Amino acid sequence: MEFPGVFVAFLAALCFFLFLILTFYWWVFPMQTHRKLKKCGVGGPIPNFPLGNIEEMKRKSSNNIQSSVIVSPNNLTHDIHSYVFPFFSSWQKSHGKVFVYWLGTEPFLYIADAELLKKMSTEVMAKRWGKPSVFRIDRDPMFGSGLVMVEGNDWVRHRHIVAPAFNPINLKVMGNMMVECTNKMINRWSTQINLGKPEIDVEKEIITTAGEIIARTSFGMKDDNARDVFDKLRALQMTLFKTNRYVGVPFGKYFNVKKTLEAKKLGKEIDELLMSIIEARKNSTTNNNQQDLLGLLLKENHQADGRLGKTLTTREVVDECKTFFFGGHETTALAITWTLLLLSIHQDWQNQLRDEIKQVVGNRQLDISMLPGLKKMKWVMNEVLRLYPPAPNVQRQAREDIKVDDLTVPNGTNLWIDVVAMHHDPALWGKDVNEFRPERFMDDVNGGCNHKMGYLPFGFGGRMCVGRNLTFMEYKIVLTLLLSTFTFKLSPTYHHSPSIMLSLRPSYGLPLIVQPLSN
Ligand code: HEM
Repeated sequence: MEFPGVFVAFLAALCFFLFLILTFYWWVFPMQTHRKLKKCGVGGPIPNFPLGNIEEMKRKSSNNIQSSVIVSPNNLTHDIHSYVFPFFSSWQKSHGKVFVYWLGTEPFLYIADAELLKKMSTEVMAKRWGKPSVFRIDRDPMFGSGLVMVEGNDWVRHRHIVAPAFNPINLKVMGNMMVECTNKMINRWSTQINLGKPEIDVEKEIITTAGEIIARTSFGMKDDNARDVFDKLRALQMTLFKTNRYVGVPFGKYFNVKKTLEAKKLGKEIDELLMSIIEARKNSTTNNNQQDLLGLLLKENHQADGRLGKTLTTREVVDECKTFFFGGHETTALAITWTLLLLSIHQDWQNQLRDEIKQVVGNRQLDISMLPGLKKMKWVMNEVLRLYPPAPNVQRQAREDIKVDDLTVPNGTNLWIDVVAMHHDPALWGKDVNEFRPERFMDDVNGGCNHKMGYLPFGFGGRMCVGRNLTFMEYKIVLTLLLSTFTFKLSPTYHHSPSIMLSLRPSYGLPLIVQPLSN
């Protein structure tokens, strides 16, 4: 069969036109942004099409993995930036604390400069910040249009309805759920110790417990549907983040079609399950006042309807539930995990916290009203979040040109704020920056950092973490119960190798030798 010449010419023109559009979209426009930043004096490594700087990042990371920081407890280092982000650390040496690097065809403005961040944050209101489109698309099965990803007026509407659910008075009722889940874990550990196996992978255990806590505090874990959601959400996270990623590379997700389809399928199943839980809750006459986050969210949603005429759709409530789960359980679990690592090395602090618990709680049953009295525990938490921030970076996308002194950040620029770098910067913290010294937070919420934007474990500005009160409460409850029951020592099998899998975690878990306190 022969095609008429006109048809072939039309097809060729169409292909050429498509090629032009893609070239502009993938390279010419992003390059324009890069050039504008370069004109303002911002340097950076040279990118290649279509991978940007990804190959170099992978190469630098694999060099590091080969020379993993496997050290004994006595000389374990907290100077982790060059280990977890070897590429950023190396580019900082050549290009300073602000430069451009590329994920595929997407340029990112890297920032580890607290002053620049402060100036930008003064220029831009929370609702005028965007989130990098590449991440919104990539993480859609996890967060959908939940609070982490929404922008503009939609963000204002979501935040208005979600935030009240996290106020300390509302959270109080969740304390008992946290105590129950932690006691379940404690019983498990006691059984294991009685069987003569005192070495416990504390990271794995705490992530499971924090997952149970968030599933229960988010959407009531006791029914089987919710348990199913919890298992699927965890599987989705593993599918998305345990594989090699080519985020920002055109068609990057098709490099691993199997995983992409798996994530899509899991995302759909989770949505359907959550949708049915929410509908059942809405229609139930007995469950409407259930005091979990879903109950509070539905209540706020209902009230907002009267006050402002602004509510969340069921679809949006589904996305918020997923956001609570992903945003809430692993970050908190890692804060507790890294704390147990540091307390197992610093026995003096382990004892100091135990003494404080004795003073504040004594032999009484732990009650939420006692938590504010655990002041040293708060310093320890702040110091752990400084040295090992579970959320190691914060991301934004400019939705307008942002002018700061001589620098113009063009509309559409992605920003990557390197929290680990700033938390380990001696220029901000002084010579003892890599030492564990909780007392630096004794009289100063900023821990003696010489710039208020140098300490960002929960982000900054109006988009700061909405769940931090829940974390403070869970952290103190879990740690109080654990320290009142056990002592912790680092196992000789521990390998210190912090790594990034969305959050900052110990690559090989955290094996600790756990003993009952009375021994
Ligand atoms: C140690 C625990 C936690 C850490 C380190 C952490 C860290 C962060 C960070 C860095 C951000 C980004 C802020 C920004 O863009 O400026 C964030 C946002 C957020 N977090 Fe957390 N988080 C924690 C716990 C939680 C919990 C328990 C929840 C909920 C159950 C939660 C829900 C969220 C949500 C919904 C946002 C988006 C807020 C917005 O954009 O308006 N987080 N968190």
